[in-house]
Amino acid sequence: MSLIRADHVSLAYGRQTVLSDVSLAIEPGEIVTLVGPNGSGKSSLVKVLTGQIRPDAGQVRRKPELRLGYVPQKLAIDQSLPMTVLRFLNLPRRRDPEAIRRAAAETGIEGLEQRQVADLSGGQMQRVLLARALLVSPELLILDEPTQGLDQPGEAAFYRHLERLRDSLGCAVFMVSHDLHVVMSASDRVICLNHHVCCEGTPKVVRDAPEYRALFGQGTQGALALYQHDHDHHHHDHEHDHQGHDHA
Ligand SMILES: Nc1ncnc2c1ncn2[C@@H]1O[C@H](COP(=O)(O)OP(=O)(O)OP(=O)(O)O)[C@@H](O)[C@H]1O
Repeated sequence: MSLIRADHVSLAYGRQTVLSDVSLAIEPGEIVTLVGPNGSGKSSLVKVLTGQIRPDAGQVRRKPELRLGYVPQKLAIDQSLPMTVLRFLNLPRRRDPEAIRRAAAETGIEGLEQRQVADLSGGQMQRVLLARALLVSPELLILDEPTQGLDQPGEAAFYRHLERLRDSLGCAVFMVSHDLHVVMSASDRVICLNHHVCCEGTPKVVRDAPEYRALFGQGTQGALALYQHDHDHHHHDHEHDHQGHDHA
């Protein structure tokens, strides 16, 4: 059973159609990336999937009792308020200290617990947000542009980290990005959105699709080279599994 699926979802803000007949499904354990130009509806689709916005048409179905970890694009709290990392991790409710210790170890933020959230670097903040999402023991992690503000080495490292988490926790990952090539390489499946789903499939299938090339051309190469250079472990072979993926 899919962890989450959207069936024929449409959404408009006033007269502006942002999502048009979008259908997709996320299966257990897979890493799926949503790419698309600025303003193509990626964040809106994430908000529909996480239940923050109701679509005008179509529906979203989740596996019953789905444990969903969400990493937002930006922190929705006032950064000028004094707050330690530890206190932030205990919001909106107090967590088991052992679970916090584990999430901190998994994301490499041990030692930052007493630091002020406002003083963290971009990369540290991303890890703290990820740690908080892991506290629910997610079956599905949804991340909206998780590497915004990171440099290319930071970005490549973050994606590798997500892959390791997927391997160790067995969770599925659905993330939004517009830094194409690097994120695509870390994905089992890529969905290209431009208000509607233009094309989808393995990274290779999407990279070669005329619809994708029309939107992005050749994209950025630098981060990809960096990622491949450092990428020395073996991928699960999901390629074959998803070739004929059925979204009906
Ligand atoms: N709450 C809102 N009210 C009105 N218009 C909105 C709202 N949220 C988003 N939009 C508009 O909807 C369109 C899609 O926005 P969305 O944030 O979903 O795109 P995106 O693909 O995530 O963009 P980006 O890559 O720039 O983050 C944009 O034109 C945006 O201005």
